[in-house]
Amino acid sequence: MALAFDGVTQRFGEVTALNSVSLSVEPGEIVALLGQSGCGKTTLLRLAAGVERPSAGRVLLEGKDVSSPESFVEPERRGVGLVFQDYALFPHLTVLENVRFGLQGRVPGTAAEATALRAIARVGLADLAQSYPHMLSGGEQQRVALARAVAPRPGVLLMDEPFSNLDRRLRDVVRDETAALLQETGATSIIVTHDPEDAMRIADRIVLMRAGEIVQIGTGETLYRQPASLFAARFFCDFTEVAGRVVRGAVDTPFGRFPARGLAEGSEAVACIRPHAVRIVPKGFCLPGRVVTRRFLGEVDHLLIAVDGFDRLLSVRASLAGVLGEGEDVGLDIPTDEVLVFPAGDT
Ligand SMILES: Nc1ncnc2c1ncn2[C@@H]1O[C@H](COP(=O)(O)OP(=O)(O)OP(=O)(O)O)[C@@H](O)[C@H]1O
Repeated sequence: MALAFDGVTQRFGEVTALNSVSLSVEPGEIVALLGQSGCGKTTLLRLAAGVERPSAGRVLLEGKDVSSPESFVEPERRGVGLVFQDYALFPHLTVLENVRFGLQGRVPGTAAEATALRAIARVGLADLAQSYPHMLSGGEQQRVALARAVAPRPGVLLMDEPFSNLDRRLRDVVRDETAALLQETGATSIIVTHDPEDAMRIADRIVLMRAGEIVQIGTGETLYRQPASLFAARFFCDFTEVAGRVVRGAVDTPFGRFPARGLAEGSEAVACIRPHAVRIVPKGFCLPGRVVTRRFLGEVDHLLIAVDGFDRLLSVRASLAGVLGEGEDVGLDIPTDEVLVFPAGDT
């Protein structure tokens, strides 16, 4: 493995930022650390970079112990590239000088210039090599930060919320470009993000964290389709949660009965109905509902639907080409295999 954390714990006074975290990242793999603010993502990244020393446990790079209480390799000797949320470009240096800076002490003078220019061209900024950071847009600054980090060809690239300062449209473009560049360079990469879409679009594997611990590790598809808990499920989808009791292996709800595998008979459970899993059918078929609000979102409509016996509204996304109006009666078809069921309180 390229990078591994072995039982890493990190305490800051009373706060346990990481609690015995173990994780192996394979060479060339892109891993996203995903979780809410304060769950320990950045601390894990800082331990890999060597700007923090663990309270307990080991960090291994290429199988070598670089950060245990007994041995420590300084950040600049780890061969690790860093990209920060605020890009951390030197304002008084040009784009070329910023990227060259990352090569100092690794590549001799003339070769450094050529290497830096190649990295700048690779991120599409050849024309801006002599510009200063304040003359660049946010997206361009992010590309410079990326070029600076990859130019020395680090074995491991660590990125902390690299897209969070970009607006949505630019974010999509820069994220896809970054994914392509990471694939091309083959660098083992760890990306910290709180955005599940970022994680799903860029990472081979996602590590979902909570309160200093790993909740689940898997591909985006696994985490989305087979979340280990209600907490994990909520992270990836804004579904309608419906409480009910388990009776003969299924949870009974106003929307129907949904299989509750492995849950105790008579226990309280939560069924999670994904907005796009619900099919709208003509009234008189399936479960009756009434459209309370309808918002046009472009490719799909977002509907809130009232259903007898449910005191909130069911959230549905469907492409209806404007045929449905508010107040209209409809039928609802909810395929049981699209509904996730968890024990109540499994958060
Ligand atoms: N140097 C420090 N001193 C004291 N507490 C710290 C320090 N660094 C982090 N913490 C605490 O450790 C916990 C984890 O912080 P960390 O920055 O790793 O979380 P995060 O998931 O990256 O959050 P964010 O997305 O907000 O950056 C938090 O409770 C934080 O307040």
